Amino acid sequence: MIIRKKFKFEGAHIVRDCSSDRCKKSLHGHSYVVEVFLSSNKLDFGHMIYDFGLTKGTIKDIIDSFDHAYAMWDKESDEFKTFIRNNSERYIEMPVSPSAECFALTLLFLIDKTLQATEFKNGEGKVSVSSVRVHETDTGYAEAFRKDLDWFTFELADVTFSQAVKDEWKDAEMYDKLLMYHKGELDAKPFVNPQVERIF
Ligand SMILES: Nc1nc2c(c(=O)[nH]1)N=C([C@H](O)[C@H](O)COP(=O)(O)OP(=O)(O)OP(=O)(O)O)CN2
Repeated sequence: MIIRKKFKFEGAHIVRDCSSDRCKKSLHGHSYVVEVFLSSNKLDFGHMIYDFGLTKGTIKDIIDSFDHAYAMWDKESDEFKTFIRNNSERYIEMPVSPSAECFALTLLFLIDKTLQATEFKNGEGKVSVSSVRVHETDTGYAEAFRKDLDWFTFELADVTFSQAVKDEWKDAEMYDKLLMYHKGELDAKPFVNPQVERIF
């Protein structure tokens, strides 16, 4: 069984080296719609795959990082990167070009790492992200599936968020904790879902 939760962000980018002139030569933005599809092998105590409300914590903060932010490929020139860093508070530096495809892959990768670092508290099964669909416009979207991570070789440390982005997270240390957990430097999972008082 699969559930789907929708998120939105307003983001800016340039997609270098693509065929569309407007897209590769000019900074522009989109109202992105992100659909996150989660699956599991069983229902939790509330008879859900994963409570939609729980996606509004770390997962939402990861996606919302891209809101009113410039998504920048780290291959950009030093001059361009310095300009963005000095003139725009909210930006993310990524090891891939910010196409719809790479947004979908990056978000799938980050949400997967986040779920692995989350302690579930309501009898959930093996909850995992099965795909992420990123709508760049009304007419075009890209969807990344878990198997696509095979040709996606970057590490968590390769994605960096500006301080202004981090400052708006519920926990400004969230990404550091994620990095530490996946490096084996934390004994316990850093993200703990709320305890649920059950009637049945
Ligand atoms: N496979 C992809 N193709 C394109 C991407 C992409 O991420 N993946 N991105 C772009 C541009 O960012 C562009 O802004 C969107 O292109 P397009 O769909 O052509 O936008 P339009 O609004 O012009 O499309 P309509 O057909 O008018 O809806 C380009 N390609």
